[in-house]
Amino acid sequence: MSNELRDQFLTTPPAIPLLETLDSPEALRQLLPAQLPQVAEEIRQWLLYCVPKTGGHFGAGLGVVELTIALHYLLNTPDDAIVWDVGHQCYPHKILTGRRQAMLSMRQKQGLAPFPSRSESPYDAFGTGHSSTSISAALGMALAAGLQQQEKRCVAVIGDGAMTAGMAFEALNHAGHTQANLLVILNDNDMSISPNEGGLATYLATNHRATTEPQLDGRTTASLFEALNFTYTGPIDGHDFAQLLPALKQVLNQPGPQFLHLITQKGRGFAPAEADPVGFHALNKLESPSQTDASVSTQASTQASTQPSARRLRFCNHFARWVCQQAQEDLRLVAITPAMREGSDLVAFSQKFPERYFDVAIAEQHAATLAAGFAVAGCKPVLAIYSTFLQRAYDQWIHDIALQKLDVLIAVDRAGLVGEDGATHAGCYDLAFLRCLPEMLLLTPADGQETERMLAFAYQHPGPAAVRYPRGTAGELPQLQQAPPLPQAHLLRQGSQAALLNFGPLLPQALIVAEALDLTLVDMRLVKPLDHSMLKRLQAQHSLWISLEDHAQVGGAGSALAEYLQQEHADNALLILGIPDRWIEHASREEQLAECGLDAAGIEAQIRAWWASSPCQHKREK
Ligand SMILES: Cc1ncc(C[n+]2csc(CCOP(=O)(O)OP(=O)(O)O)c2C)c(N)n1
Ligand SMILES: CC(=O)[C@@H](O)[C@H](O)COP(=O)(O)O
Ligand SMILES: [Mg+2]
Repeated sequence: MSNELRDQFLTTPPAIPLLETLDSPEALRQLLPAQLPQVAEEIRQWLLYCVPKTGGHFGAGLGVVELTIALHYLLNTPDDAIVWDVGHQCYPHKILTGRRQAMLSMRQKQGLAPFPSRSESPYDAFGTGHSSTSISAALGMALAAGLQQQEKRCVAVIGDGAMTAGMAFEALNHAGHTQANLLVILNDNDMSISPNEGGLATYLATNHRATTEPQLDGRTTASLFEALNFTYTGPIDGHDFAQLLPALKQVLNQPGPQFLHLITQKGRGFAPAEADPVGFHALNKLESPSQTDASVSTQASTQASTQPSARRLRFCNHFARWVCQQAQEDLRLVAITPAMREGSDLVAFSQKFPERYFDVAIAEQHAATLAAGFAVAGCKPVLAIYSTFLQRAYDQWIHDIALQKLDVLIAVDRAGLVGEDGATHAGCYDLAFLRCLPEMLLLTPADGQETERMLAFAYQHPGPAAVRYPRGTAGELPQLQQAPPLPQAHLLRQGSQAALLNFGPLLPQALIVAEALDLTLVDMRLVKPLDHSMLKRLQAQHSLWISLEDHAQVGGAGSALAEYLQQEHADNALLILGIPDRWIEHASREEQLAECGLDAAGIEAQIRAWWASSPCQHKREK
């Protein structure tokens, strides 16, 4: 990050004399309207001071400062409910609801949650993180208020990006058939993470920008939402209190489903973020004022196009390198992303192969069945999707792809613990929900070179396949340079005490523990199908097996081994090491792994404890 850019971030606490007096929305509501612009200015200053220190989401929060103030000013929160869609824009909300100082603990272990969290504050009406849930949740609250004869106002704040998901329209469609006192506020900044080439709703919702088609005027947008029985108001300037306050007052006092369309600017109030809303969607934590090499933006730092040195390539950069190379060789390849171009690192692909690149907006279900359609037509679709967001497309994966045995490859990114984004974004369940499908091919690379090998292998496979890899740097393990051809498992060390079977990126830890405890170490590489010839060999050599994976213990690779042993009527004992059966809250990925006993020390300790507690026939072999 450039020095001058870094210097624009406040390195000393800003003066926030008015904000310092606001420890609750009740205090805010004592102010005069004329004081609200100063509150907005001081919130922006506080964001500029805190977020570079903690890392986290940036542009979206800057874009809703006035809206947040206006909502808490006019509503009786927390009795009235605000549901923040996605929730990445909630930092001003947290600042105004008693968490101003705590912002310096944002996304840290035991610190503020990265998104709204009901367990964190009564002002956080609904936990979010995955997009497009706010209208459904707020509608549920509004209908309940009606049943309970409560005078409660329920507000969903949803972005134009989140509005592109089918779930948002399911909720709008239902709401329009009720007389719920629900306010839906469209925060329209014409951005998702990437520029928002979303669906019709977004196009219409931004038609005030449709200068090429003047007939698409405000009435067009209104007609879309009025057709769904909403009373439409807007579009109005979401940064202008003079427009915002009267409009909000009006819609909050009208009965039935209301739709308020605001025009805002992502990154508002910080020139670099206004100029680059993609790059400033989220910030990396600035470790020190002297930091110059790490890009300020998490989006930039995910991209191979930023040319990180080979040792610092992230797993997604290896995906980027492979998919571009493969597309060069195979014209049938098409790449699909549900609005995560930067995160999945499809930036270079989108520039090199624009006609074969499809960003479907936040529409994971559609993305999966679109891939199915491509496959039926003889294309070779590659669906790049975070593990946690793949959960949205599960039925499509089963019904439209696996059941039809279609040739679709999922590059499952952010598999396993993801660190600061916490439990809503953890990719801990994909092996469980994919492994149970007949004829699935499931691979788990341990480093960068293996990621590219496995993507190539899975791409050649003529049916449904998935390669899962985590967030973060991939590394290049010298021990894997001479791996056997896939789909064979890779015997890395012959030991005497037990067999350690690794699945995925915890191999560096496994190497340390195998040496310390004299374990046989195998990088299994595939979860489905398992390499039975390797397993038969291990069955004969070791009565004690230990499996290791960055996935829930329940239903993952260890469970696959348990099922194998049971089918073989084997009496080998199996210790399954993975993410324990509980929610893992936000922290750094390293802290999360340690909490789960998945750092080297934790793995060794769990094995020693198991040995100590095992019945005698499973004691260590010597
Ligand atoms: C189901 C789901 N898919 C993808 C994401 C990743 N994501 C987080 S924010 C975002 C863009 C949201 O755009 P918008 O709602 O317009 O909010 P803005 O950032 O513009 O304020 C995306 C795609 C997500 N959180 N949930
Ligand atoms: C809010 C949201 O869902 C995304 O911004 C997500 O936080 C991106 O995650 P990565 O930082 O792992 O790309
Ligand atoms: Mg947006």
